[in-house]
Amino acid sequence: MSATPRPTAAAEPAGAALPVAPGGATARAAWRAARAHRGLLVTSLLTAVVASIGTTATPVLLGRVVDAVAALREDGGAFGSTGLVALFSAIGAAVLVTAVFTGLSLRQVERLGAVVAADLREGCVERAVRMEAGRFERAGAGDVTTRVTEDIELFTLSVPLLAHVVTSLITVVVALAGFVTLDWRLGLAFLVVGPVYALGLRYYLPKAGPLYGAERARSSERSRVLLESIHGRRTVHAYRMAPVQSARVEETSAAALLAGIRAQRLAMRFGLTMNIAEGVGLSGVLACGFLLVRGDLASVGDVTAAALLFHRLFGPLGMLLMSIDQVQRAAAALARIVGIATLPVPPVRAGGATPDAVAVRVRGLRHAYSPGHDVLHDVDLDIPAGTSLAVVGESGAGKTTLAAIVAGVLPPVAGTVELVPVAGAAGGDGAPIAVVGLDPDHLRDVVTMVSQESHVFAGTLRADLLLARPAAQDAQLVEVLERIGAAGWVRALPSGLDTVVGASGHPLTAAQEQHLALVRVALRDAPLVVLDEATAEANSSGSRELERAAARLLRGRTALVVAHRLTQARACDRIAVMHEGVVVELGDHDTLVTAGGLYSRLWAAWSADGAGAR
Ligand SMILES: Nc1ncnc2c1ncn2[C@@H]1O[C@H](COP(=O)(O)OP(=O)(O)OP(=O)(O)O)[C@@H](O)[C@H]1O
Repeated sequence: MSATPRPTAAAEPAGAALPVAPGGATARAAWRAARAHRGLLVTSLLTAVVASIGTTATPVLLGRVVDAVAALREDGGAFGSTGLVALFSAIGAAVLVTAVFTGLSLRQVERLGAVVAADLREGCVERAVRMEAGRFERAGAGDVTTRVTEDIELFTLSVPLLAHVVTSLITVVVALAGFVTLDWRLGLAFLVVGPVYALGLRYYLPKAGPLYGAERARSSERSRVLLESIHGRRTVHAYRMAPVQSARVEETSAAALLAGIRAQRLAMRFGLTMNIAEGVGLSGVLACGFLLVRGDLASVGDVTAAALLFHRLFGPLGMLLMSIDQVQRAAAALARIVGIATLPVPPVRAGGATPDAVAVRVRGLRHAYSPGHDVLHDVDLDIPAGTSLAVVGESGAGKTTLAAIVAGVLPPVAGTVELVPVAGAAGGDGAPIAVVGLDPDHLRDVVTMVSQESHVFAGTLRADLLLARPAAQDAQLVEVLERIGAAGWVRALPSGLDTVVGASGHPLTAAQEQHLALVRVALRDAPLVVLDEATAEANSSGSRELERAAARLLRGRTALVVAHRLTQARACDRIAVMHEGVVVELGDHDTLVTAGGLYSRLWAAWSADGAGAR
């Protein structure tokens, strides 16, 4: 695969290919995920309702105490001390119920939130991993990475807050009902806060969504540019793009920071509106209460209860309104997660058993990354079972595209790729296997692809190799390491197979990482192997070592090899020469060199360039 930037891909706006779910779809996805845990959902709601009833009952009962004390003074205690004891007992019970059920409901709602977040996270990561390669490239790794890391983290961290929001919402609804049971006019007085809140929300909400959306988008953009700079560091150095790239990082970071400050400033202004609303609301309730008591329409106890209830509501109301911004942020993150989690899964055909040996039959293959710009034109190819075919050609000729389609990771615009089992081969039912649209699990059994960018996962070297064949014993690992020529340097590692490699582990050279990728292919032992410049990422001695490893791996195996290094092409049974999406020459090395066509010119240039030394 080329390290040069792809013009078409770069011209597309980042993230264009990945959808963000609309509000309704996001809410439905969250609700579906919650409903999947019905028991937890029901207990969460029930405990929250009981806790809210307890919260509302306490001020109402305290109002009754005020009335009882007033009556004690006025009519000499008709209500009696027994009544007071009963009231205080009821208050005690209400306080206890509130305390116990608030704790319970928060725990239940948080647990529900955590499992819902986990389900959505798994759905998102699974879909991201299985995403069609072309879509992934168009979207840019940065956008996908931000969604499966930052967005998921933001949403997961918001779960405790969301639990408080849900319980606060239930408390507000139950408390409003409590107001109405006291005196509907007190309920109305309370509602004077409505216009103040409404004005505040009217100012805040239309600005908040776009501001938080912009904040997420800027942060996504910053990740994209950072990732691009890190992954494309060789290109950046080669083209002396460091100052340009640094300026882009600076620019996107500044834009992300500015978007964050704007969002915070808005939240502070909104907080001020809330304080005003609380003052206005309490004054409204007390003024209305004063008039009602003076007109003998309500008792002092009712007004006290209403004022206390309103005071009780400050907390949940404030929590609801102040967290609108964070809820919006969580919702924006969730919309992006759901956007990936609900990506349509391309239909797959279930695969059968895996044959031991296959030939490859490619017919009428066409591909275009953008409509009307074909990069492969009706390619026909055959790779007989147990032989290797090298694909060579100038940069942009279509080699990687062909390899990706044959490996089943890129669906073509037209044409077929079939794996034809060898007559009498063990495994399989003898029927050709069409690669395009094959179930990914079965695809992994029949084709293994290695590109230039191989990855070593964090963990022991043994664990890294076992990814390819989980049941393999050490003896088998060592046998394959010997066969592929990696046993020497693996033995020389500080703890051999137990050496921890990958991020923050024992550093491996680029050639060693590629070597391990080839060992994993051998362990996987799929009937078809596709190598896309899998030996290119190394210095010259490393490349020779890798070429020898690849030659050992490919012996007797059906393989398609994209080769920049023509010595590797020479080692293959046949060579297909590509030019502008067409196979223009096909044959073995000697035939093509003597034919005097494009390959012979490429070979001459390669040889003149000191190929012998490489
Ligand atoms: N993801 C993509 N989006 C748009 N165009 C692409 C994409 N990948 C490749 N192309 C274009 O398709 C054509 C074939 O590219 P491809 O990578 O298959 O060629 P190649 O022969 O492997 O080149 P190289 O040796 O440089 O890797 C080129 O014009 C390239 O710019």
